[in-house]
Amino acid sequence: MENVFDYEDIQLIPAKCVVNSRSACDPSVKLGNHTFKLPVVPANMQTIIDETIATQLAQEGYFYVMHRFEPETRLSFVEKMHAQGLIASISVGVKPEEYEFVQMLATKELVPEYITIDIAHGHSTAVIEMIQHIKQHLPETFVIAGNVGTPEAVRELENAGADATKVGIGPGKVCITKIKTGFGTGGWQLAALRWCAKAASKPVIADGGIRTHGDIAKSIRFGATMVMIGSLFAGHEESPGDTVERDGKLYKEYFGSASEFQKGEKKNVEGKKMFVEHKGALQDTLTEMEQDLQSAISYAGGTDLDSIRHVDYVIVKNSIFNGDKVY
Ligand SMILES: NC(=O)C1=CN([C@@H]2O[C@H](COP(=O)(O)OP(=O)(O)OC[C@H]3O[C@@H](n4cnc5c(N)ncnc54)[C@H](OP(=O)(O)O)[C@@H]3O)[C@@H](O)[C@H]2O)C=CC1
Ligand SMILES: Nc1nc2c(ncn2[C@@H]2O[C@H](COP(=O)(O)O)[C@@H](O)[C@H]2O)c(=O)[nH]1
Repeated sequence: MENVFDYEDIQLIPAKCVVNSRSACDPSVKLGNHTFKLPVVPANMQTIIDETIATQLAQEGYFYVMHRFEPETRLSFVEKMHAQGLIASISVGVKPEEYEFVQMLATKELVPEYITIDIAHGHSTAVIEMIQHIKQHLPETFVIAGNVGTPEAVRELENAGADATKVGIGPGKVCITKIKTGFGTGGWQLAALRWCAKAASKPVIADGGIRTHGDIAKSIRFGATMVMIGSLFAGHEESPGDTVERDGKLYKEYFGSASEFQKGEKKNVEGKKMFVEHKGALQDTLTEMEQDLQSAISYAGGTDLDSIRHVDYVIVKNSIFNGDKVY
């Protein structure tokens, strides 16, 4: 692999503007049979999304993926979303009970529009078999499979029937996989995304490592159809993590799905807990992301996300912040 870089190492190069207002730029994206307002989805983690947030996002036209950590609620969740005329987008694992769950959805004719197979090491027979199982019982469901970090993995999961793959092993803010195992795309997630996206024939979702809104545009440039984000969504009023006060300042809890806090035991721990600054309403962040992406599209010299895919870039090797803080 030549040219290894990450988000901080890249700057996109502006092209001639063709709009008179950033509001003329359209950051919407199609995934499967639906079009969403932004190419952004909050991570399917317990401190990032719950049923209330999922409903709010679906009602407002944003993509969402419900987490899989309260498995007994998933069936009624799909029913509730469909009763409101909203898309149902859920997560599954690969253990035997998950096979029964998929079968039960099919028996009850409850067909989620999206199912995400949410596993740390997605390049595995376990995931391939789960893709095939879902496709056999719920052929209309759009299947997102992950996580992976190589072109071989993308091809194998696509060949097994996945409609999209999710790229990112270990770049997450609360991830300790890279430290505990020595493996992953941490530190070179953007280059790994490019490597994987070149091999992909279906959409790729870049997952983890997004620290600024500009990183969303960079992900699009390097082949992502959408990005999954945890830490930037952890600090909102609505975020499900506990709120704590320290020295008069409010923080929200954010923990990894493979952390001791999620698992309830110290076994195969590959995630940690942290506290992020409280930052107001979720909708404010979504609106700011939309404006920043509209601006990015204008710098790309186009009117939609596709224009970002073709811009030139330079590798500046960690120098873009020049010692400055992000905000
Ligand atoms: N994107 C990322 O970088 C990472 C994300 N995570 C998140 O943490 C959560 C838990 O993930 P995960 O542990 O996969 O889910 P589960 O705990 O549900 O494990 C799924 C199954 O895969 C097995 N398994 C897990 N890891 C491996 C591995 N490296 N090799 C072989 N088998 C494995 C497990 O068995 P057993 O436990 O006995 O090995 C279990 O049978 C998920 O939400 C995942 O997205 C976790 C780590 C990295
Ligand atoms: N290695 C681990 N990765 C995890 C864990 N829980 C979640 N994740 C991944 O992180 C992203 C979010 O990343 P962020 O940089 O935006 O905060 C999430 O979507 C998962 O793929 C974990 O315990 N260990």
